[in-house]
Amino acid sequence: MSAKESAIVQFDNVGLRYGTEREVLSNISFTLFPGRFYFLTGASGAGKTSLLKLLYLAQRPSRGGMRMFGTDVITMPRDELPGFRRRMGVVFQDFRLVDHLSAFDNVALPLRVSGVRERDLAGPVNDMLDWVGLGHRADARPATLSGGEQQRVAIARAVIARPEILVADEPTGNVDPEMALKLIRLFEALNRLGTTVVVATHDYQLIRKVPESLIMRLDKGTLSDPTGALRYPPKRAPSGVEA
Ligand SMILES: Nc1ncnc2c1ncn2[C@@H]1O[C@H](COP(=O)(O)OP(=O)(O)OP(=O)(O)O)[C@@H](O)[C@H]1O
Repeated sequence: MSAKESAIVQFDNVGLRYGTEREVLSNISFTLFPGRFYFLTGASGAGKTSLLKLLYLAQRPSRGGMRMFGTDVITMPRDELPGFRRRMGVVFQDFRLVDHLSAFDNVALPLRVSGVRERDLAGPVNDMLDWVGLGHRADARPATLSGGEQQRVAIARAVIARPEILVADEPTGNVDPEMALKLIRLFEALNRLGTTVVVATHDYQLIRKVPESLIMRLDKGTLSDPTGALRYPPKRAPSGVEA
């Protein structure tokens, strides 16, 4: 099998500009391989959120090619987008929980969308809420939860359906270091089950907790490759890398 065939995501010379501004991402080329754990890092404003928006298909690039799950997503008909999104779990920087639904119902959403029967929901949803330390807040609406609690509901919702790829934008930005480590362990557990994980963060303490991770670094809209993440076959991160 060639590298191209086994890739889960492939960006080829992608550029992004908002409106008529200069490009915020330039010449972005990379390949993500199934089952790997990637960190996307870089200074504030470097373009991490913009790159993730391209990845979870919320934003079209201004130029370049993108393939996901073996399909050209630039030329793909728009009505195929929802099917693609169901194969991804996304933790948004601003959480995007559904205001009028409880924590339980927010977490249950991806399972309901994929047709899981009501009687089969409660077990996995409650287990997941317990894992993120929110079993006692299952009935709470997002507005009554703290920022860190909302973030944990958002993470539980993103991982519950075991997506093929998990894309998380600063998923530990609002929690204490102990909870941050727990959440990264949750991502690792999902990764061991086969999910490709992409986490944007500037927290190097966190990156060091996942020694087998691969690092992509954005610097003013262009990518560099401190751990060989962008080469094939990808190399294991040398320990103590400060990208
Ligand atoms: N909707 C938008 N319209 C215009 N410019 C934007 C928009 N979103 C982001 N930008 C610009 O794109 C650049 C990259 O922003 P982005 O949010 O992708 O960076 P980031 O690395 O995620 O930053 P942070 O770590 O602070 O979240 C910045 O200069 C930002 O001002």
